[in-house]
Amino acid sequence: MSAEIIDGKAFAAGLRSRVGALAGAFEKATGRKAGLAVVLVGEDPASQVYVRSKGKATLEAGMESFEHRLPDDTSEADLVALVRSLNADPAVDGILVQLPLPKHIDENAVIAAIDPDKDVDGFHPVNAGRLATGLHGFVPCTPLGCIMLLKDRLGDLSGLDAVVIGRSNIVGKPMAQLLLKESCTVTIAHSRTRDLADVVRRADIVVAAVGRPQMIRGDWLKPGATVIDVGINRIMDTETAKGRLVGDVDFDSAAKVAGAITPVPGGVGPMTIAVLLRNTLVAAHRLAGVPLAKDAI
Ligand SMILES: Nc1nc2c(c(=O)[nH]1)N[C@@H](CN(C=O)c1ccc(C(=O)N[C@@H](CCC(=O)O)C(=O)O)cc1)CN2
Repeated sequence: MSAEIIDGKAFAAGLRSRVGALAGAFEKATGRKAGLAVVLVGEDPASQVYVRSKGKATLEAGMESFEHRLPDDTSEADLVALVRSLNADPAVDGILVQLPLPKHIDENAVIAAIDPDKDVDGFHPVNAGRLATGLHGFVPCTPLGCIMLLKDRLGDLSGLDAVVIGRSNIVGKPMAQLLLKESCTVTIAHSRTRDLADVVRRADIVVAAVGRPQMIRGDWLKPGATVIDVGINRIMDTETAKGRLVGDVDFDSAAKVAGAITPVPGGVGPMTIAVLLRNTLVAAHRLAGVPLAKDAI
């Protein structure tokens, strides 16, 4: 068997263009553009790339981009003060603080300072609580992107067995909540799970978000399973002696057994930024009191 490759890059491009069209309609209706503020502290090279991509994608979608780059030694108090000023800024609909933050800053304190109604990352505890209790709120971009890819491929997910490997607040936990909302039977596995291969083998849907390169192998999978690989790990290729990106799934062996699989790169990654634009547009509509059709995006 050879798995279908789930093209996240193409799906994300479609979503971005739908958001762009709706952002134009928002501007016509309100006389202003939806706005996203992105805050970067320090000079982590990967974070710099992601922040640049977010700014570019925001402008391409016809929204306003506000970028705040702060030095590595910025204090937590100064960062929180910036977040509070963005909370109060009517031109800003969405606020995102790029993670990870330098070690001397408490990420939870910074996230807690963001107005939950501008928290387009969906990381604020209020939004986590809304997701857990079925209320409207913002859902973290990567898991929401995974659900979009799954529903596009499988349609109704109801009754399927899903295993999420990883229990982070940013991916694993919200991913499990979203699968539960779709009426899947959900197992959250993690580094202490016993007989992980046996747990994974029961699953119709496997979401790998464990942060260990190529850990999940083809012989762990149920034949025909749909595999969503959230991992982005840079490894050294021994043959070419060059760095390359791999997921948490061993793609070559998994693709022989799975029914469908996301590649790395080009799978889940591009969905993160597309969903961020979607969440920003939703935030803008809510803050402006302009209704957006339920399934518009
Ligand atoms: N505040 C946040 N911080 C971080 C988030 C987040 O959602 N909010 N997620 C990640 C980083 N991230 C966005 O911020 C992100 C990661 C990966 C990609 C992506 O498109 N990856 C490509 C490969 C890119 C490459 O070549 O390096 C892919 O998988 O195809 C986009 C965004 C941590 N921080």
